[in-house]
Amino acid sequence: MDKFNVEHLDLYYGDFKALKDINLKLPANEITAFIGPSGCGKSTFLKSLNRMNDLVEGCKITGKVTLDGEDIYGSNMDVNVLRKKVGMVFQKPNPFPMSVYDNITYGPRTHGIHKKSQLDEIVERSLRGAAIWDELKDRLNKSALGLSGGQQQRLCIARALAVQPDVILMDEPTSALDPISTSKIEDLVLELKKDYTIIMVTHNMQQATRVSDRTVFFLLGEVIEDGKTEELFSMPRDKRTEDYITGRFG
Ligand SMILES: Nc1ncnc2c1ncn2[C@@H]1O[C@H](COP(=O)(O)OP(=O)(O)OP(=O)(O)O)[C@@H](O)[C@H]1O
Repeated sequence: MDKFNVEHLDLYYGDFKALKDINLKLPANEITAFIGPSGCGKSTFLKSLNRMNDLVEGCKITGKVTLDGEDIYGSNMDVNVLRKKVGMVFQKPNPFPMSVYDNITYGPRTHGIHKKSQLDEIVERSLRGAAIWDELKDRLNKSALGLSGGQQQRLCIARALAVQPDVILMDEPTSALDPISTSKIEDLVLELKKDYTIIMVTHNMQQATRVSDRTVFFLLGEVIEDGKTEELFSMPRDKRTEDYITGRFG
């Protein structure tokens, strides 16, 4: 089943057309990787899936994006509900300057959960979900800013899990991390696939081959090729994909 269906999506920043006629189906409970040279529109596309681009002045969108069949740009869509369903993890770990516990409970409290026992349960479930409970269970009241970069990123993943999303968007989630932390996040992403749909931008093509089921290659705001990761990397259909993955340009 497809989680997202994107049809004829165009996105403008003022007069600049950053996304051009994007047509994609993103399957549920799979990991889709987005690759492509810097500035080709990967992050812009990711942010069009939870309407983060609404926050950018002068940004205009045409076309249709549905999530579970519902038009996310339709007049009935509640953006807060959408962003609860479609969580996001950024390139640079960005814990809030507060305790581990408060980071995780921030979202649930915003959504009206205030009972201590419920919040405690969410904290444990989310930290376990992000494979960091054992490391942090005795540090719940310590500042999140004192954690290592890798721990901070897993905390940010736990924070995204705390509001029980369906989809997790990840924008280069390991590019600021060392190889050991990167490998832990990759293992975690593979584990999360059982319960979530994951859409991940990565500059690291080995990472795309290690974790993703499907890969989409973007160039200059367009989708050039989209397919099973194994096939796209072993038998690219488009010469531009082949040039990119073999390092001949980009
Ligand atoms: N807020 C904005 N206002 C105007 N132009 C923007 C804005 N955000 C991005 N752009 C432009 O849109 C294009 C796509 O940018 P985007 O960040 O989506 O690319 P990307 O493929 O994610 O790049 P990178 O891999 O370097 O992160 C670029 O030309 C960029 O300069």
